[in-house]
Amino acid sequence: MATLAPHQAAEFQPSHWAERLPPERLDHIPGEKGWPVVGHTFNQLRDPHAFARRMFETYGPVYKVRTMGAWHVALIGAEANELMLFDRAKIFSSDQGWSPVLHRLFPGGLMLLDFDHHRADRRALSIAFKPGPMRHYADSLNRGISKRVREWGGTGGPRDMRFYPAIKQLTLDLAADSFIGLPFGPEADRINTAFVDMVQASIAPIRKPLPFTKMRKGVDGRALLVDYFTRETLRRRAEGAKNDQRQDMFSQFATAEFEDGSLMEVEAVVDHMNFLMMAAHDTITSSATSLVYLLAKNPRWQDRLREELRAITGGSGDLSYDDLARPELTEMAFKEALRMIPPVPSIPRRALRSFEYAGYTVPAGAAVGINPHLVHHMEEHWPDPERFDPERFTADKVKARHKYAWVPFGGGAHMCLGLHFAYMQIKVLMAQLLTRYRIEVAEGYDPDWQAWPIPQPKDGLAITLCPL
Ligand code: HEM
Repeated sequence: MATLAPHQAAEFQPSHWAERLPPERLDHIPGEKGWPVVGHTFNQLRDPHAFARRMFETYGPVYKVRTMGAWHVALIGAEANELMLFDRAKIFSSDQGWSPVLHRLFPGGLMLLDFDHHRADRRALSIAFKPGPMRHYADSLNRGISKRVREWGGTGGPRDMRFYPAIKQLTLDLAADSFIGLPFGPEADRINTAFVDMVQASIAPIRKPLPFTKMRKGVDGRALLVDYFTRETLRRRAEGAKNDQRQDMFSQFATAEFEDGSLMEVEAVVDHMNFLMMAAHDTITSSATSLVYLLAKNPRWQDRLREELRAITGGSGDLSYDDLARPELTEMAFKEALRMIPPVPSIPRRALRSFEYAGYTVPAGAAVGINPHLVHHMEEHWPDPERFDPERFTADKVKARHKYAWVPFGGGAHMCLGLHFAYMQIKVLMAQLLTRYRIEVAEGYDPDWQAWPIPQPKDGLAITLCPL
């Protein structure tokens, strides 16, 4: 069990993510340095899951590795997930964990705030996920998804398609509608392009905005979005009193209030909006793709979900807000897809104070991280872990398992703010898809997945939609 280590006067006290812990402070932690300069960066990028498993099997639940120019300490296990995510003793900074990747393009987002500041902003933003606005998003999701899903099927017989790019585009279009209140059209396209450029830049290997690089495009995309959201925040605030009909997420954010009734700074609204779109987009795209893939590979389960969704929607495929809790098998299947292929396979933090875990004292200043993907595949929690089995998520089985053995949405103070939105979009999508088509993949099809930072099938996922 983890405990806080006794305070040491000479602890390294990081106040900014760019300050480095002297490497000798980690001398007592087992692990590998890798190649000169690059460390294990390329080995880890080539196959992050195999790499993590080998390190865990070689060194145990606490190991260090040098990647991306710095030492990182991995904490493996359901207990480590609980320690870091629940963070009872406020040891871990999310800001200093995520900033190396996200600070340039997504500064000020919730994951880049800590403790009191984070709590106040998160509370204000939660207004956008209350039943009123959620009901509005449900309508817009049903509208947008049913139209596009019909188009995917065409007019004739079976239709081959690449699912990943199609759901990515649909998710972007839906976000413009429910997140910003923009109808499909040229303005939504302009915003979407700028946004996609930002997301691609956030994981680009060249981190400086040099001409013609992805980072340059991303920085330009950010400038466009900052300008747009700033103007729109002011406009929607001015309209607020007259027009309380606007239920899109951005209008909710623009008029969100702190506990004392004050409004957020305009810059903060803009940063939160940019960040939220990023947090929502590739995660939903990735998990919708893995669920479709797993259902195509497991037709018996696909039939069970279809039956359930037909009964609930009366065969129409429209899943109303009031019926969202009813498709229990669909929810279990989604949870199983999130277990097998979690969209956020690893989660970083920085230790602000030293702590103990599994017999090691990890010093203040260490860059630490948990590995949901590895824990989601541990035999001790998940017998036969490579088998798709939604029955793992019956109420009894969930109760019998370690609460932090399944953490696709994280946990504790930074737990995914949009998880109910994600469940909603996936259930509406499944209702529209499965009541219209049988989803098939070729015999023996086993696509290669890019595992990191957010999983996606390299070939876009080749499926066939067969009209029912
Ligand atoms: C299947 C889909 C999704 C998955 C797997 C997912 C996963 C996660 C995870 C693991 C975190 C926590 C990261 C950490 O602790 O460092 C997180 C945070 C967050 N997510 Fe999601 N997410 C999904 C969809 C969404 C959607 C649809 C939205 C918005 C509508 C959203 C908004 C956020 C926000 C704002 C945070 C930051 C919360 C905070 O720091 O307080 N996510 N998400």
